[in-house]
Amino acid sequence: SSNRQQQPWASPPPQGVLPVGLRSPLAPPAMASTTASPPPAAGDHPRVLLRGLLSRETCKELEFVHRSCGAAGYRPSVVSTSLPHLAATGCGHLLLPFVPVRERLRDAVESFFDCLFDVFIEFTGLISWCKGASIGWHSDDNKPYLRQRAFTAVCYLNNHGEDYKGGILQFQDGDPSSIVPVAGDVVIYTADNRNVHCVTEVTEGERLTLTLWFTRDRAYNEDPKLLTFLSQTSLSCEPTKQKFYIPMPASDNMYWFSCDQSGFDIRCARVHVLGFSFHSSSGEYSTSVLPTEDDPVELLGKQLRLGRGDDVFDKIFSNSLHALQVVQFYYWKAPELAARREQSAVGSRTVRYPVIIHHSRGTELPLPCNHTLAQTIFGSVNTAEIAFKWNDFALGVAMWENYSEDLKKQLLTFLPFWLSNESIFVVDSSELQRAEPI
Ligand SMILES: O=C(O)CCC(=O)C(=O)O
Ligand SMILES: [Fe+2]
Repeated sequence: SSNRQQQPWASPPPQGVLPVGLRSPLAPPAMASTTASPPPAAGDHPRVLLRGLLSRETCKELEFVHRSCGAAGYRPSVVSTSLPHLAATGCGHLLLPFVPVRERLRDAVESFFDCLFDVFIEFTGLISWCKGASIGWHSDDNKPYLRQRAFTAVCYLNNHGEDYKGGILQFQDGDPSSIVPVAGDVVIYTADNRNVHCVTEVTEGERLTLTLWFTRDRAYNEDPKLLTFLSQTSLSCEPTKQKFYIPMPASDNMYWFSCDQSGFDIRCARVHVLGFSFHSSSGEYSTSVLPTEDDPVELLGKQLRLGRGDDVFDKIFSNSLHALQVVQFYYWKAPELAARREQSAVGSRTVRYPVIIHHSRGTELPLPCNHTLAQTIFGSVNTAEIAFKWNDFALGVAMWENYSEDLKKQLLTFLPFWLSNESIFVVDSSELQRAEPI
């Protein structure tokens, strides 16, 4: 077709050139539940849809990471969370949920494409395709600086129809020709022009994906770069120091989502669509006494509180990203929290968590956020609302602290193994025991 971008043919893998025995037989990992297409050698358009490769829980956890940490994307109407961004914003520990997923996807790629050579991960990122986002016909290696890309894996984290409209992946030739995203499904394909594809416009809601690109060129391996980042940002922290897992915002412009000559701060928008607002950390001062000479957006990097309706929660968060992460964690765990509440209510009737709520007005931070636009972009298509309870929220805060502390401890345990292997991988418990001093 006319708009297809002609690209030089990417050289096919050198079949049978490298000695086999060096690699494990590449047994497909956990692919029992998947429906594989015919073997790749059979097609001119090597690709496969693996159904249900990621569990619902993994999808939810990655969604939590993305909605808490995402920044403005590389294209309009896109929000993205790359691994270097996580490391740079004090969230290196949030790389952990990606580690087993990256391993499974690389195994799936190596096994499906019969790779007899090393395959490295070039890029791992969570991407939101918001209302208006789309991409025309292309192959994933179609720019001079993308030539190193050999394979693509796109994991769908939420559902077409339920969570958003539009956003169908279409291939120009071969089968499957179009993919309607279902949470947990993964499509893998060669990044060359045997798989020219496009994504139709998202017309409503937010389409969430985890996208990985693979390369045969060791120079583009993302692991050594991530490890340098992680050792700079995470090894310097004191595990004994309190709250060493608090996120640190990147520069404010990275959170600015612009759209139709308007826009909003992603952090404000995300809390707003869930019914929260940012309030000053000091209960006394009102909007009129907030420092006017400051750029109000700068307040997002300072201590603040969370409000909801007329209530202000009595906890001071270190910054807006900290508050946002707790809010997103609460929504991830809300069903579990509500179930716990009901169970404890049966047992002891009056279980109370220490929640103090100020009933004060006028302390909402004067932030530049187009709420109507934010609602259009990030508002949920799903109307099923969870009944909000401050007590659940307070328990959520404590659970978030435990969750973060656990991950941070794991990161500090794994990092020496990763650094000595120059690679990020699942460290199994036997390895950890072996390393323990006798
Ligand atoms: O999200 C998808 O389904 C495909 C994305 C894509 O084509 C790309 O990011 O290059
Ligand atoms: Fe693509």
